[in-house]
Amino acid sequence: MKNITDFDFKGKRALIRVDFNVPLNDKFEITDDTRIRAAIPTIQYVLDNGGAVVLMSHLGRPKTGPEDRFSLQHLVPHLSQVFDRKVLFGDDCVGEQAKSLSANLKSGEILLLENLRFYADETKGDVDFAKSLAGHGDVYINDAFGTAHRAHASTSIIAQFFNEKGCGYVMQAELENAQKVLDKSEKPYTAIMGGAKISDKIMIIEKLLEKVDHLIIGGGMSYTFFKAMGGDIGNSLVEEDKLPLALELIKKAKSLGVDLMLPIDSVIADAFSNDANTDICMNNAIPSGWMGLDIGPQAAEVFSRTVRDSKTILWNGPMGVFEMENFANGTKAVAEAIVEATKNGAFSLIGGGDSAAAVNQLGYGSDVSYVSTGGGALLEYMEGKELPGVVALG
Ligand SMILES: Nc1ncnc2c1ncn2[C@@H]1O[C@H](COP(=O)(O)OP(=O)(O)O)[C@@H](O)[C@H]1O
Ligand SMILES: O=C(OP(=O)(O)O)[C@H](O)COP(=O)(O)O
Repeated sequence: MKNITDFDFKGKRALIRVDFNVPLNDKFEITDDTRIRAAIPTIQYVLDNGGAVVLMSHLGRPKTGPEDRFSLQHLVPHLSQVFDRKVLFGDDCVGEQAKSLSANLKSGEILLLENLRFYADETKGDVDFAKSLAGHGDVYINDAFGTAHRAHASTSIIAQFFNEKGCGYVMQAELENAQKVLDKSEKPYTAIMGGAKISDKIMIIEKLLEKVDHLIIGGGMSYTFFKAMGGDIGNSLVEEDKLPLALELIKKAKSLGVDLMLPIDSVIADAFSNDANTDICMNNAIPSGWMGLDIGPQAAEVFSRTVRDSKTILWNGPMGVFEMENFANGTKAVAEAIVEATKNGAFSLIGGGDSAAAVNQLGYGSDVSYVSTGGGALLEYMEGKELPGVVALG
């Protein structure tokens, strides 16, 4: 696979697929710009080497065409500031106005196209749509690692229309760091899984069991396991259809000799709010009307001890609703243990939008080995799956 330094951008337009799927607040301000900052070196390289840049991305999961809250226009002021120049905006990624802007783009200029997912053809991987997009550039660069597990028009199908195609710095660094863990995971190897996307992640647990020594399961996904074992979980997050799979995973861990660790206790609340009444409770006996929103102090202690003694650490998914101060302690404790282990020589890889946000919010972004811009993409890669966005560049 070629990378960005293999091309001469002088007088050419680089069409760069980035993952600018960033969180916005209700005023459409960016609350975490990690993915934008990550893409700077790739964009800057093209500009410094005499090229023009056309950026394309998705934002969120719009279902029915254009919607203001998913418009990439909201990112233009921030991008203009970051690159210290006016960033042009194509208000329809395949419309006449966008085509005219990209056709007349001069060296040193940046054009951002509107959300690709305003067209269902993007996620369908439509060939004609991909061909229209391809018209915006002379060289195709994919730097959207976070979306590389999707076989979409802009991430994979489009590549066939270019002789010159390759990856950007983000994609390259992500693959190298993930590969480090795949190739040489020094033991003890601990994977920590949490968060809320249970069905997205429960499948990877099975794969991870074949590689890790300890598998810590916290956050929203842990309650599915307790319920599967017959515990009372009150109103905690659960995916009923995954109960048999949870039991199977517990059995598989046992047979492989993997230490599958579930939180002993939880911080429970009587409402999904930072102002709710709270209590500490054993995890198999959560009263009805209450829900587990963070791992409890005992669990935090046990998990931290295991993490501190590990040499390879993979973390995806917070231990609780860390966005609310009263339920952030578990995530904080685990993050601190990861930082300590890293200081003692462990390799720590953190993935997932919310996990990365938690680490950055705590100020630990540079105290871990690598913070990935991908969640699902990283997990699929760690599972051993080929990523369509990478395959297309081959
Ligand atoms: N016990 C819990 N109950 C409900 N939501 C939870 C719980 N623990 C964590 N969460 C939520 O999970 C979300 C992150 O989940 P997820 O998207 O799976 O992680 P990531 O983005 O790191 O892959 C956070 O918004 C967090 O508030
Ligand atoms: O945020 C993303 O993935 P993530 O939630 O797994 O980190 C990517 O932008 C992919 O988005 P998608 O899961 O809507 O295809």
